[in-house]
Amino acid sequence: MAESDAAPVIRAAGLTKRYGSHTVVQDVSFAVSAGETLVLLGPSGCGKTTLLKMLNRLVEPDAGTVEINGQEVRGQQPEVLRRGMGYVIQQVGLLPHYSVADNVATVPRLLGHAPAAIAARTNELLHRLHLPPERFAARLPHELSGGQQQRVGLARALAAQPPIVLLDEPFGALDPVTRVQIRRDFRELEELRRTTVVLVTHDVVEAFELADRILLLDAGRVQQLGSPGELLFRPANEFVRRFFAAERLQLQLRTLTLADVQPFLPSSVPNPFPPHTTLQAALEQLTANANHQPSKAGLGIGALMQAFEQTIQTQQA
Ligand SMILES: Nc1ncnc2c1ncn2[C@@H]1O[C@H](COP(=O)(O)OP(=O)(O)OP(=O)(O)O)[C@@H](O)[C@H]1O
Repeated sequence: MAESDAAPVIRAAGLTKRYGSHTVVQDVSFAVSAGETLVLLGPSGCGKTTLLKMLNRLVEPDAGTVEINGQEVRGQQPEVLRRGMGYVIQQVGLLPHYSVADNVATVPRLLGHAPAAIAARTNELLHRLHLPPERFAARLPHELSGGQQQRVGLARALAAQPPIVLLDEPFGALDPVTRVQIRRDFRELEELRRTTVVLVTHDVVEAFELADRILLLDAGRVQQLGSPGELLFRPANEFVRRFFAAERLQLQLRTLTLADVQPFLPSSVPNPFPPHTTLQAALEQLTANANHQPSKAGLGIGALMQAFEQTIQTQQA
C-alpha cells in the first residue's frame, strides 16, 4: 500500500478549475502510486468532487494535466478512459430497472467478458460484500436499503477489476453504525489492496481509517499532502491543525501503534499485542477482556494510556 519508487499510476499537475470568476480548484498537484489509497479531504465546497472528476474527464480543467500510467487523459476517449476506472458516486446511481446482478455486470458486459465469467465474478463480489446472491441478485435497487445499495455500487465499480477506483463519498448518507460496518468490509476487500484508490470524504475519521495519504484542501488549494500521522503530528499550517482539533484524541489513538508507545510501556508486564496494533484496537480489546474476565496480570488500560500521554508529550516537544 505504501508509496513506492515506481512511476505513479496517477499524476496530476497544476490542476485549476474556474466557474465564472470563482476558482474552485487552484494549482493542485499530486501523484498516486500503484495500490495506494489517497483521500481527498476538506470542508464542504472546497473542490474535492471537482478535483476527482478531473481525473476521469467528467470535468475538464482550465489549466494543468492529468496522466494515467504516463498517458495524458486529454488525448483519450472519455468512455474508454472511464471503463478502466471504477467510479462510485454519492448518490450510488444504480440503474433502477436493472436487477442487482445486472447492475454489477454492466461494465464487464461492455468490455465483452464471457457470460460465465461475469456470473462467477458477480456472485463472488456479492458474497464478499455480504449480499448473498440467492437473496439479492434478482432484486431491484428500490428493494434494497441505502447501505445495501451502496454495497452494490461498490461491487459494480469493482466488477471488471479496474486498476483504479474513484470514490466520491461512497459511504455518505448512511447511519453511523452502517457506515462503520461498510468501511470495515471495504478495508477487508482483498482486491482493493492491489487497486489504486482516490476517495473523497469530508469525514476525518473515515479519512484516517482508509488513507495511506491524505490531500487536505481548503477553498480549492492544497493545505497539506501527507500520511495521516504527518498531518496530525506535523501540521503544515494553522488550518490543518484546527481541522483535526475536534477529533484529535480519537485520531491519535487510531494513528499511534504499540510500537510507537513501546518505550513508555513497563517492560515487566507481558504485552499480548503485535507492534503494528493501533492503540484504538488495543484499547477496544482490553476493554472487552476486562468486561468478560477481569485479569490481574498483563498490560492494562491505565499503563497503555500513560504510555500514550508520554508519547504525545514527546511528539509535541
Ligand atoms: N458545474 C458547476 N458550476 C458552477 N459551480 C460549480 C459547479 N460544480 C461545482 N461548483 C462549485 O465549485 C465549488 C466546489 O464544489 P465541489 O463539489 O467540488 O466541492 P466539494 O468539496 O466536493 O463539496 P461537498 O463536500 O459539499 O460535496 C463549490 O463552490 C460549488 O458550488
